[in-house]
Amino acid sequence: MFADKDISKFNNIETPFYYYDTDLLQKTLRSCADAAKPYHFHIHYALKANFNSVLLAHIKTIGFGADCVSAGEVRRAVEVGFDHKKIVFAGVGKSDKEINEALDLDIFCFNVESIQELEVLNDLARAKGKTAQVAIRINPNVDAHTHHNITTGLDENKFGINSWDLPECAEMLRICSNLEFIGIHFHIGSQITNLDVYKNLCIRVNEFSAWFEDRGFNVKVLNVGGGLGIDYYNPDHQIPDFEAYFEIFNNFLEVKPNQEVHFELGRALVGQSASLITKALYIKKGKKKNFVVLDAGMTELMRPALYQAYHKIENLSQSKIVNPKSSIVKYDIVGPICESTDCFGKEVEQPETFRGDIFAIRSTGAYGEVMASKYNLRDEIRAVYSTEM
Ligand SMILES: Cc1ncc(COP(=O)(O)O)c(C=O)c1O
Ligand SMILES: N[C@@H](CCCC[NH3+])C(=O)O
Repeated sequence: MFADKDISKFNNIETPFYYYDTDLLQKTLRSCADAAKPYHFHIHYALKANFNSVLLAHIKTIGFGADCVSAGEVRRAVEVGFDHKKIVFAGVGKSDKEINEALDLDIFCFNVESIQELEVLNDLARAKGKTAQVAIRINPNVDAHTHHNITTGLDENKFGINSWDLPECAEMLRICSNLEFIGIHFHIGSQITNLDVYKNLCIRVNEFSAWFEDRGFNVKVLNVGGGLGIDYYNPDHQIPDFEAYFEIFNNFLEVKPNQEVHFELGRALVGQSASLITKALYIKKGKKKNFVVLDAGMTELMRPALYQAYHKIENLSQSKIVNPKSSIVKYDIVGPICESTDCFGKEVEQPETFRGDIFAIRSTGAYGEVMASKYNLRDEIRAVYSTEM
């Protein structure tokens, strides 16, 4: 929900841009940290959701670690000031160059996703005279009940080591003298809203932890990944229920006194704290359809084109509060890009719209700015922060 003063300020800023509400970000981070504290859970922020340095500075200050998926993200986390001993590095395709860079930065842990990667990491660590700490990313075959494009923990997904390969993995760990096994890692998918899914994950984590312990491995870290979803339909219901989320892990994970539980949350921490602010360029009235053509498109926010993802769209200039007399029209809300999938919503009910109206595409703090592209040689998308306005 935007105040009238925000809307009049938006009118004076060149669109499109991502608008970050840093107060809301702080509240969300604090809520997560407070909910995790009683259980001594460790939180790593998943940079892939948004690596904007201003956001990262807030996240680092709260004391979270960083979950990275490229050397670029590891570097960014270190530059912003995350403690290198709180950085984890996952990814099915870490290149030798990336592994070497992370070894040089002495990160906390490599989440290893294949047996071959164990061998490569061991060789590269040996060449540097180092020992790398590793957690084995296991594919637990747990259905996350989310969009199939963002499910990661099923047998058909490319992520992690499958359960039937664990005996070979254990053998490799014994051979690799420049690796120190510290635990097991999971991540079953993103935008998970059915929390029961996490009970199933906990059961699998308990089984795999026992499997390694039975074979003489000391499982110090249980990393259960991230994936907690946000309510895209109610962007003003802004802070996810971190208490309910952590309570499930507290109730269903069997944690031994020497074990630590780690999380890698992305979307839930940053998703609601941004909106893409964009302007209506043209209104096209057709026989079958009415179109609003915005000055932002799939190049600025890719999620609707990529996953048919829903984002609430609000015409701030004609909202009921601003103009209580406006009539409701159904529009396809599209961008300027030369692709038919460049559409933010079809048949969306909006107040009658005029050229120059300011729109907010809500809940775009996660996987928004960072997934922007230069396709059509578009200008780089800018960011504006509530504290600057
Ligand atoms: C390994 C890993 N950890 C953490 C995350 C963060 O996910 P989310 O933003 O859904 O919390 C992802 C992305 O899905 C991931 O691939
Ligand atoms: N990029 C996705 C989520 C993928 C998470 C990374 N494994 C989204 O926009 O929802």
